[in-house]
Amino acid sequence: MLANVINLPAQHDNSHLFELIAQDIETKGFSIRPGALPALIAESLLSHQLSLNSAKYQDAGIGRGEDQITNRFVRTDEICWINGESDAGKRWLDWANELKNYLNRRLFLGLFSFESHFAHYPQGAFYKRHVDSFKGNTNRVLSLVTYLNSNWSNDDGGELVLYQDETDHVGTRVVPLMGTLALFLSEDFPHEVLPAARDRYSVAGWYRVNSSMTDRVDPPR
Ligand SMILES: O=C(O)CCC(=O)C(=O)O
Ligand SMILES: [Fe+2]
Repeated sequence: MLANVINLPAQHDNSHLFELIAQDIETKGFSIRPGALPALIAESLLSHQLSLNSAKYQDAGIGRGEDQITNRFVRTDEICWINGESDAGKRWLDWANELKNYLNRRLFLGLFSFESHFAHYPQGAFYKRHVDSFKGNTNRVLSLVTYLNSNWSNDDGGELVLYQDETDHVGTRVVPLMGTLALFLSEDFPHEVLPAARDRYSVAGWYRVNSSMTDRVDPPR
C-alpha cells in the first residue's frame, strides 16, 4: 500500500491556493492573486486563445439569454465561450470545478455551475463600469477572471478596476498579467476594464447557483 502511495506521480496540489482564496472571500468579498493560476493551465489557455480565428468570436453582449444586446458604448471586447472541447478548455474547467467544490465546502456558497469565455480586448477596447449580477436576480454569485498577458507594462492600460460599492470611485487596480486571478462576489463589486493600449487576452467566468427551480427555464448564459 505504502509503496503505491509513494509511486503516485506528483499531483499539482491546489489546496493551499484555494484556502487563500477562501480566506480572502470570507474577509473581503474578493481575492486578487498575482500569477496564481498553475502555469500549465495559463499557458495552454493562451496558446488555445491565440489559435482561435476571428470567426470563432462574437461581439460581447449585455444582459442574458434572449434579452442580450450588443452595446458598443458599454463594452467593445469580443468573446468565445469555453465548452470543454479543447484540452485547454478541459483543464481550465476541471480546475474551476475543483475550486468550486472547495469553496462550497469551506464557505457554503452553494455554487452549482460555472460558465466562462475567452475575451479579447483589441487595442482601445474597454468595458465600462458594471456589476455582473443584479440583486434579486440571483444567478451569478462569484466572478472569476484570469489574465493571459506576459510583459504587460504600466503604459498598456487595460487594468481591471474593482470598486468596493457604488460610492467608491477610486477602486483597486488589477494589472492583467499572465496567471493573475481576480475573484469577487458578483452582486457586490462594480468594476470596469480600462481601455487597453494593446491586445489584451483573458478568461472571464461566473459561478452560479441553481435557479432553475423557478417557473421559467434559466438560460445557461
Ligand atoms: O477582464 C476583466 O478584467 C473583467 C471582465 C468583466 O468584467 C466581465 O467580462 O464581466
Ligand atoms: Fe464584469
